[in-house]
Amino acid sequence: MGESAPASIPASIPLTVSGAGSEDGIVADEKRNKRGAGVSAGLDDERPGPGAAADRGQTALELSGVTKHFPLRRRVTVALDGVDLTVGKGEFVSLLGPSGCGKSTVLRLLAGLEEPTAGQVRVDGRPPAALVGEHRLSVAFQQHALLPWASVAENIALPFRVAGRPVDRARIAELLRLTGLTDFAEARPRQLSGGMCQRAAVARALALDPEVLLLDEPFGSLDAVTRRRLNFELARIWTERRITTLLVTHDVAEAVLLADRVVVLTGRPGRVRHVEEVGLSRPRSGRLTREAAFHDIVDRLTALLDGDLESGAFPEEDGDTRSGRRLLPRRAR
Ligand SMILES: Nc1ncnc2c1ncn2[C@@H]1O[C@H](COP(=O)(O)OP(=O)(O)OP(=O)(O)O)[C@@H](O)[C@H]1O
Repeated sequence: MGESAPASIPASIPLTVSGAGSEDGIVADEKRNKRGAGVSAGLDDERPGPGAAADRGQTALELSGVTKHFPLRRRVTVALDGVDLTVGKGEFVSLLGPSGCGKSTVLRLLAGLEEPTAGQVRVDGRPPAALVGEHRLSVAFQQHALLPWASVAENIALPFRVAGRPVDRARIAELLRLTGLTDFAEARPRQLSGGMCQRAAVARALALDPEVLLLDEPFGSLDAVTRRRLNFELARIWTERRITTLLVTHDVAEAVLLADRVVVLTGRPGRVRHVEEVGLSRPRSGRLTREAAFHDIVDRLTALLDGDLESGAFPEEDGDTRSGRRLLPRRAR
């Protein structure tokens, strides 16, 4: 897995917004999202077993009419504008979009690290902080943030200590096995490769068996070959555990390889532009990535993102950064 700094590790996050791959589908998605794309609550511990379809009837994550403004001196950046998203229980959803479109902001809202300016964010029908406080939701960022002085096993055990729980050594051993790190349990992070650190960070995020896993570019710093290998490992782990997972990535192939659905945001301010139902069989393997069906989806999504770039929707040049006085909500002025 990626070198991510797990706050804790969430399970899987399905975004219950559906859509076709055509332009019409895109419009339909936007309309559907305007109406609110059914997210229902209910993260109990009955996860789908390996090979089972995700239970889209039960909503794990929900963004409803979410707008997020970031005040910056006298201006405001509109990061998200009226985003409606639902993620079903036991689903794996990837989030794609141009740089700066608000992908990480979506993830941070779901992790309770940011508050929406308007709209509602719910995890299991409650504010995200509730699940975070119960150690049922984990986040892994691009930087793994392993403790340099602690062994791999102790790093993976950290969430138990933070939660004030006795360390479950059998669970640590299971996670070491799951991530292929058994032989390196006593090694320090400096003695590991980048990919091994990423895997250790993911193992740590999974330590408390979270119900929701939020991954922000966990493999972003790795070379292509290592990244691809870790993608397959993540796919295998996910198939075994079926944690509701939301993955933020820039890599279209990675997004498709791992997800049940891929959600594409518009350039800033981010709105849901398109939802791609991946529909490829699991387990996902290297062979799958050589099949035409896989490439069709990757090509379609890549074209969608290229279109954003070509049409100037890439929003780094101030297009959505407006006068703070005009846009800031009254309470923020
Ligand atoms: N804490 C913050 N303060 C001010 N602006 C912020 C803050 N966090 C995010 N932003 C702005 O919100 C917008 C969306 O940022 P975000 O990191 O969510 O985008 P992203 O899609 O994840 O980008 P990238 O793909 O480049 O990582 C950006 O314009 C960013 O500058």
